[in-house]
Amino acid sequence: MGRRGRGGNRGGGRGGRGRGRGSSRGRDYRSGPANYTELEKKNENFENYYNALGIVEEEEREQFWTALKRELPNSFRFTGSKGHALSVQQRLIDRYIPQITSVTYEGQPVPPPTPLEWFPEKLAWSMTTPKQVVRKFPPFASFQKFLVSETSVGNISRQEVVSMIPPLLMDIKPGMTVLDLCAAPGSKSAQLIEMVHGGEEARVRQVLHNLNEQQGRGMSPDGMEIEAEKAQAQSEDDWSDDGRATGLLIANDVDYRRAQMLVHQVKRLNSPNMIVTNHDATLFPSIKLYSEPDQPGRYLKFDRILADVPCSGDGTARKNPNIWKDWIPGNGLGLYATQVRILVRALQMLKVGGRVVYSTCSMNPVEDEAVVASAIDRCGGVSKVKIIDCSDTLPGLKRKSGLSEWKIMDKTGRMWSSWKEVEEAREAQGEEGFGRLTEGMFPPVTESEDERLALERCIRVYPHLQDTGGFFIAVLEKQTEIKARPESRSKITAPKPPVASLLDALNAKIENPTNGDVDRNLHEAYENLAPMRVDPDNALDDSNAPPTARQNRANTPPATKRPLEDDEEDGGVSQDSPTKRVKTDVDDSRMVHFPPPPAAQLEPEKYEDTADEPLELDTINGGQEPYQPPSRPDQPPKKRRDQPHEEPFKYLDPDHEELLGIYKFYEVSPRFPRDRFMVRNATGQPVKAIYYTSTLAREILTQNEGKGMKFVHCGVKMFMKQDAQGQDVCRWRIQSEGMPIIEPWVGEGRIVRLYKRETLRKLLIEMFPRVAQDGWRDLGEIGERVRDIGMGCCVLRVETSDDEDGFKERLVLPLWRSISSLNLMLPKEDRKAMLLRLYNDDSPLVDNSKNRFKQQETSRDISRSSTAGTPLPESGIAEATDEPETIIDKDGGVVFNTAMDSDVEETTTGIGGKGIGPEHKAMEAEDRMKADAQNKADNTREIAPGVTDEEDVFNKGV
Ligand SMILES: C[S@@+](CC[C@H](N)C(=O)[O-])C[C@H]1O[C@@H](n2cnc3c(N)ncnc32)[C@H](O)[C@@H]1O
Repeated sequence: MGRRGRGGNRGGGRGGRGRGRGSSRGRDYRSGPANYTELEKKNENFENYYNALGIVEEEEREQFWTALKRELPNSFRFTGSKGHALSVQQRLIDRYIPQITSVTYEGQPVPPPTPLEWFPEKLAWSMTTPKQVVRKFPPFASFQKFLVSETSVGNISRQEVVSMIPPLLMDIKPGMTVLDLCAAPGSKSAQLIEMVHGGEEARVRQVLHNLNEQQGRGMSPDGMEIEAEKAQAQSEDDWSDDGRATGLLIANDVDYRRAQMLVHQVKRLNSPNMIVTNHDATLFPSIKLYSEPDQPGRYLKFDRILADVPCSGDGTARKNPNIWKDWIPGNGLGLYATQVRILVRALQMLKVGGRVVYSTCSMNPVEDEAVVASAIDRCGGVSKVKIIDCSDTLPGLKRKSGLSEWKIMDKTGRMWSSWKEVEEAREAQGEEGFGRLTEGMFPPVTESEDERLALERCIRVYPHLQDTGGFFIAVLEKQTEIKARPESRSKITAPKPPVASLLDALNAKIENPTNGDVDRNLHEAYENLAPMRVDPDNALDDSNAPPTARQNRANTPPATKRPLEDDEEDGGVSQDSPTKRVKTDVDDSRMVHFPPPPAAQLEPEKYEDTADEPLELDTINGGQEPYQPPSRPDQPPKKRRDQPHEEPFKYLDPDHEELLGIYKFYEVSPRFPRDRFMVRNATGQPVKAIYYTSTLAREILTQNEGKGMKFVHCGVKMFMKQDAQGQDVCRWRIQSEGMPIIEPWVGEGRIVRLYKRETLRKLLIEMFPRVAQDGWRDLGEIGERVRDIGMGCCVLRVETSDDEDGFKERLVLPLWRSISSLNLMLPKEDRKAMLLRLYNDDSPLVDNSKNRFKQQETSRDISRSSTAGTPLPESGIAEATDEPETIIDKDGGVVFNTAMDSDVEETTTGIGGKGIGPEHKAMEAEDRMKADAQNKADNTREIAPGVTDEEDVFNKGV
């Protein structure tokens, strides 16, 4: 409804009117901020090229260009497990949509966000009201608060609408192995990992329910919910690991800094089934799997691969107005060869029957259909790889067919219809000036119907169809094993000119090193040697590229790599071969991936790192990184400032005493696997954090350790070392990230159940409510239980019920019981977001421990035994400040210093509440000051050079 209203405002006349200018009647809000609209949106070559191509019919042309010049709507997606995402979405529908619908801005009704009809469960939304209006206009204040708080805790993800399409076409099923080759900054990876975990929650609960029934125990989890979830759980097919997801996502990016951004994004998803790597996708190494000693090596193949490749990005002109200024035909031409290489590599690593989804945000057929056609051609044609018809998928998504015919504009703006035309011109004029045009860029000429590629099955999304950016997607299916033809025998690179011309140019350079013409000739001669090398110009020549393209291809490794075709022809050089190249292809028949060998589960000792020989890194990074010897258990690797350093991933012995202690304290079911815990330090000992990964992730990390794979991230932080008082208190608390994974398997001895909304509300607002003395009485239904439960970390289960004061959605939260108080171990942001979502309450938080701490400071003569009765100020509670989150519980003698939870562990610096005497108080005060300073530093630490972690609102405190 709102969309139609808006549409009426759109016809003509926008583009010049900024905010505050002209009449408000009939204006489109998105004429928006001056800095956007005032950039001139004109580029003759850009417009001429796509008009000449006829990418849209004549009658739609104006709408197409008008839409491309208009500011892009904002869009977002509800994330997480389906049940959770739906419940957060319901808040939007029930509370905020009615509010927004009643708002008028400059006399016009404000169009509310609308769901995308074609998105599953309608969990994605789009809104045309500009961000700055939502941010600043008072009637939007509470909606804005909702968006900010849910985004900060990861329940909402801002993502461009078209960018949501590729993962939806991948048809990911439980248990699949998925690779995202060009993944940073990670919005599609986030979608993919949700799919890898599809149905997991319901399955695990079903398994537990069955177990409990078998053992004649009470219903936990709730029988009511189980019934509701049964149908969903049964339709899924991944029960092999007690319902836990067994699939895997490897998210990769060539640019280390961007790979770190990717880690930052995906870490929030708390998936043990994900690995982040840092490789050039054109040479993505084959990943070794476990094989019996006398058996041939086994390598991972993928069920699904996303190749969301670097591209010139002209489909993003609505949010990157510089495209209008910077668009030149060479942008697309320069990326074509790299794009083909990435797609061919993807097809090589795919299982037979598997899918590669290839996508770009460019509308240029050279980067789209030509790449698809060239890659299929190199892999042996349509009998090997076919384009899938997805016209029935995502009904409601408006789209256009892929192009079967197109022309190419060269860097001078001249149009070419066919390769023949280029060859004729080259014959007439000589080699000069045709460096970038190659045969593969032109529409394929097929001789028979059997060879037809059906390029029309590719999907083109244009801005005017549903008010989005421009996008291209092709879904490819591998029919049989393939042996990709060497690039030198394909149509991808330009014909090879005489090597002599390069020698001449080199000699001229020696004689005349500073002459610009000589440089240009040398460059041209070098460029024309393209078939012999990985083309650095395509990857690295950013001089003419628009910012999006530059960003896209940042850090693509240089040309000093081996030619790709070596491995493709001979089946690859093994990681174990004397030359120690990272293997990029192997005999297809040896490629399996799942299930992991039973031995992997039963004999974890076989997973010890055995490879500590030197590795010739130059074969994987073009010699850019200096050689670094692999780590030895007794010798932590030296950190170097000028290069990425990753701590090793070391799995713990399942019978490690710390693990045994944890299992005992939390009464963890023996069915919960004990061989998937790892630490990130060279000693392999649990010092500060213990991470959990899936079995397949473990297999990959261990089998490829020291073999040249660049792993950047894996694992969910499950337990954190915690100073605590009391002999029997486990020093490892459950970290909130790991809670959903382990919680179902924790024994009753460490569980506190909560049913009433008011009880939780109190726990969310108040930090450290008192339990000792009679304090427990104020805690209502959970009072007696928390009074009696032993000190340390426990699990708060918020159960559902039909009561008026009951919960409709189940929640599980970590809780800490100290000597005399209690605390939910949640970051403040999470508390605030939950208060807002569950209670529409934005009350300030109150920190009773700070209040008590102040009381103690001013009453030094009050003895330990009497502190329990220390009166609160008149209000009874002290308001929490926004100070850093190191919290000292005076009564419990426990310090949660989670702001120091860096991802990679060092030696622990836990600051403990050591006692109660005056000296200890002084020490604690000093500790607190130190920790505050440390927190300040940590809160803005760089997660990669130039990327600060300020946005990471997670793990900053409990
Ligand atoms: C279009 S962006 C990917 C966007 C991402 N899929 C998302 O949804 O957030 C392209 C990415 O490819 C990366 N890239 C460029 N060349 C690459 C290569 N040769 N191998 C792997 N990644 C590459 C860039 O660093 C960039 O992050």
